[in-house]
Amino acid sequence: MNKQEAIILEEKKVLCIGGANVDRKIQALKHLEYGTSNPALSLKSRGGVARNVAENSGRLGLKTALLAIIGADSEGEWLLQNTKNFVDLNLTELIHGKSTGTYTAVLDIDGKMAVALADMAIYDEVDEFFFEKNLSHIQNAKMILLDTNFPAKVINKVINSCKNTGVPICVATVSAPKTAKLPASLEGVTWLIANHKEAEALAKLEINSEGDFYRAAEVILKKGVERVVITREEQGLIYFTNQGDAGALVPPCVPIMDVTGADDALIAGILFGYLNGLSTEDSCKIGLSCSLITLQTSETVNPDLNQQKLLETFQIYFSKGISYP
Ligand SMILES: Nc1ncnc2c1ncn2[C@@H]1O[C@H](COP(=O)(O)OP(=O)(O)OP(=O)(O)O)[C@@H](O)[C@H]1O
Ligand SMILES: O=c1[nH]cc([C@@H]2O[C@H](CO)[C@@H](O)[C@H]2O)c(=O)[nH]1
Repeated sequence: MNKQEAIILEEKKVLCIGGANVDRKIQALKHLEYGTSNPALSLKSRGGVARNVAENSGRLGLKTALLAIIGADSEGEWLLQNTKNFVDLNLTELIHGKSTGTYTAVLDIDGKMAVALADMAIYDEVDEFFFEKNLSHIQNAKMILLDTNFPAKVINKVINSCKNTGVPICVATVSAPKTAKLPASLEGVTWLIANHKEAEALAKLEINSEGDFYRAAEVILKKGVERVVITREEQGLIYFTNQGDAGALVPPCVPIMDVTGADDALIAGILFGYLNGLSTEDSCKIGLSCSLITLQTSETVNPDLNQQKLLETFQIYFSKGISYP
C-alpha cells in the first residue's frame, strides 16, 4: 500500500490549518488606567486559532489533525506536549531558527481584551511548497478549518482546492488586518465566521445597527460563501445562508473569566453540529454552548470541555425544539 492509499483508507479527519501560538494574557486586577502601571496577574496558555479549534474539536470527540508550524524551541515543545492528547500532530512541523508564534493580550478587569499583540513572523515561512507537500491530506480531509495566519497565497490555494474537490471548508477570519489576506472570491467556502470588526473589514462597510450586520453578511455571501456567521460579543451572533435562512441568537448572561478563545470554541461547536447533520441554526446553538463553557475559564481552551459538558450546557440554555444528534 502506498502513502496515498494509506491516507484514503485512514478515517477522515477535520484538518485545522493555521496558527499554533503561545498565549500570554495579563489580566488587570482593577479597571485599566492608560499611561501608568496597573496591578495585574499573568497567565500562559495554549493558543492559535487553528490549534484552539483543533483542541476543542478533539475534546468534543471529532477526529482532528493540525497542519501548523511552530518553532523548534521550548515554547513549541510545550505546545506539542499540551496538544497531542486531542489532536493528530503528524503534519505539524518544527522550524529551526524561528520562534513559536506568540499572542500577548491585556485584559481589563471584566475579562475583555483591551489590546493584543501578535508576534507571528514564523508564519511567513509557510510557502506554496508547504501546500503542495500536504495537498493529499487537504484533498482527503473530512472538513477543513482554515484561519488567516498563513500567507495569502497559501490561503488562496487551500480555498481553491476545497472548491475543486468539494471538501467542506470553514474560514476563521482571526483579526481585522489578517482578513485582507482572503481572496475576493470566496466560492467553495462552506462557513465563514467573523467578529464585528472582521466582518466590517471583509464587507468594507461600517456596522452600526442591527440592519448593518445583515447588510455585511449579504456582501460576504455575495463573495460565494454558503453560510456566514458574525459574532457580536454578549449579543451572540447572527447567521445568514445562501439558501435564505437567517437569524440572531443571543446567549444567556454568565460570569466571564476571560473572553480569549470564546470564538474558537464557538467554531468547534459549529463544526461539531454541522458534521453531525444539524441545521445552521442548531449548529450555531451548539457553538454558543461551547463558547459559554470557554468564557468561564481563564484558559484559552477550557480543559473541562467534553461532549457530556456540551450536552448539559446545551440542554440548559438551548434544548427547546432541537433534536440533538
Ligand atoms: N461578554 C460576553 N457574554 C456572553 N457571550 C460572549 C461574550 N463575549 C463573547 N461571547 C461569546 O463568544 C462569541 C465570540 O465572541 P466575539 O464576538 O467577541 O468574537 P471574537 O472577538 O472573535 O472572540 P475572541 O475574543 O475569542 O477572539 C460570541 O458570539 C458569544 O457567543
Ligand atoms: O493574529 C492572530 N491573533 C490571535 C490569534 C489567536 O487567537 C486566539 C483567540 O481567539 C488566541 O489563542 C491567539 O493565539 C491568532 O492565531 N492569530
